[in-house]
Amino acid sequence: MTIAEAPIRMVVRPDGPTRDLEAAEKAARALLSALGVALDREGMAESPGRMARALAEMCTPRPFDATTFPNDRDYEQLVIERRIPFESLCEHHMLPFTGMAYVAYLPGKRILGLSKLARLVEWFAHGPQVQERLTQQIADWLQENLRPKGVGVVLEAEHLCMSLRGARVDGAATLTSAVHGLLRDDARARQEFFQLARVGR
Ligand SMILES: Nc1nc2c(ncn2[C@@H]2O[C@H](COP(=O)(O)OP(=O)(O)OP(=O)(O)O)[C@@H](O)[C@H]2O)c(=O)[nH]1
Ligand SMILES: [Zn+2]
Repeated sequence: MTIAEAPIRMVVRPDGPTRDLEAAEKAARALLSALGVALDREGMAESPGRMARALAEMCTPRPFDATTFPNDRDYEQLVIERRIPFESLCEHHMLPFTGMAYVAYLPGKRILGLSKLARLVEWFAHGPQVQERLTQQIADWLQENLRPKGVGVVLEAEHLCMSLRGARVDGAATLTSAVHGLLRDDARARQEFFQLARVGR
């Protein structure tokens, strides 16, 4: 059964390994010690546990019901949710990348509860990611499950692994996009999407 027929309940990420917070805390302690960070101050005694729980939180998406409704008046223009804030973890350095998502679809038989676009972004953002894959996963999920006439997704993000260290390009923005259906094949629909999305403004 697809979302086009009924709301579905999304459950934990199928490829996610089981997590072991005790082992994670031990490993965080070992990592900090190996880096020469002294943990014998009162303020840091509990830090390995906090570090483990914080990372676990950032790797655990919240399940949600992707509620849909019939498109009973045949609404046939774009639905766009602009400037959805998101946080993810760059899978190369495990440092955050954060930014804004712009998600749009051209409705078919059903429309999606608006908040679900934001929840969908959060769902795929949680856990180690690269921005390109994250962008495509959001677009692919909508196309495959909602079966709209088109989908457009743009992500604009700053990668801390590029701004706080390494290349040190503070403020540089990475933009990625994914389009499906009419937003891929029809130049006017695509242009309208990018015009209405007003990325960066
Ligand atoms: N394509 C892509 N690359 C990313 C993303 N996040 C981080 N990276 C890049 O992953 C690359 C990893 O390169 P490496 O040379 O193995 O790592 P590094 O020595 O830490 O590289 P520097 O960051 O240049 O110091 C870097 O160029 C990062 O900027 C992402 O979402 N997509
Ligand atoms: Zn990185």
